[in-house]
Amino acid sequence: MHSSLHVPGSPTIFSLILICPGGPGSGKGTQCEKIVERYGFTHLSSGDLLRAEVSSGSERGKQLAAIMEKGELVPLDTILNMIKEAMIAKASTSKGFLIDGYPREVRQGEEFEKKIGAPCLLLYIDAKAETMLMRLIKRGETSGRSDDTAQTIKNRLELYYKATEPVIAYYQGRGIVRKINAEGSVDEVFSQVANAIESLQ
Ligand SMILES: Nc1ncnc2c1ncn2[C@@H]1O[C@H](COP(=O)(O)OP(=O)(O)O)[C@@H](O)[C@H]1O
Ligand SMILES: Nc1ncnc2c1ncn2[C@H]1C[C@H](O)[C@@H](COP(=O)(O)OP(=O)(O)O)O1
Ligand SMILES: [Mg+2]
Repeated sequence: MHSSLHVPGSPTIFSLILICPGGPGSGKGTQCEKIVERYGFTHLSSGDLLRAEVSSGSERGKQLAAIMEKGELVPLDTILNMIKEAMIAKASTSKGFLIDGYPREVRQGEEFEKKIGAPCLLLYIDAKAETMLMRLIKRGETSGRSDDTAQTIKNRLELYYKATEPVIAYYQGRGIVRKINAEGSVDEVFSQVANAIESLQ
């Protein structure tokens, strides 16, 4: 496995960084849980960090909740700083970071590299729009998430195709993107994920 990666000029040294972009409902969180189980990476979900801030009842949390329930992106600096603080807090004991749900637009990717470091693998969890829609509606039955409602799901899918899918092209040229077909069962998807991670060794 890679030794610690240091991007020149980045303020701190982190061990390897894997990022896991994909549409809403593609299965990022589900796959990340299985990756943590098998490889012990530190999983940081941008959405979970935001929801923790919302449930803290802070003023900032209230503002974030209003944005998220519309399916819009929260301010770049907010989510980037939350991820950076979480990484620094875990840097000394982490085997490597698995960043879930970030970047969601190209400039987030650019800022991440300026302020944190360069990813070494991009696990692009790719599912069809109708599959994501179906999974989100089903998740909405139990998640209690204010952004798993029909209108917000529609907004989030539109935003994904407009802002997030271009992120894949941004990294494509570096040969670090592994496209994972997320249409099958959880285990079928995970076997592709495991192959991609083991190709790093
Ligand atoms: N391969 C899969 N097949 C069927 N359902 C899945 C699969 N992966 C995830 N799900 C379900 O779809 C919903 C979205 O999965 P989740 O991991 O939360 O995706 P994301 O984090 O990308 O939004 C969840 O209810 C999850 O249980
Ligand atoms: N990188 C990011 N930039 C801006 N907003 C983000 C973000 N990551 C998450 N959010 C906000 C907008 C998302 O619709 C919401 C939920 O994110 P999430 O939990 O990653 O969604 P999902 O797991 O359904 O893909 O939080
Ligand atoms: Mg998720």
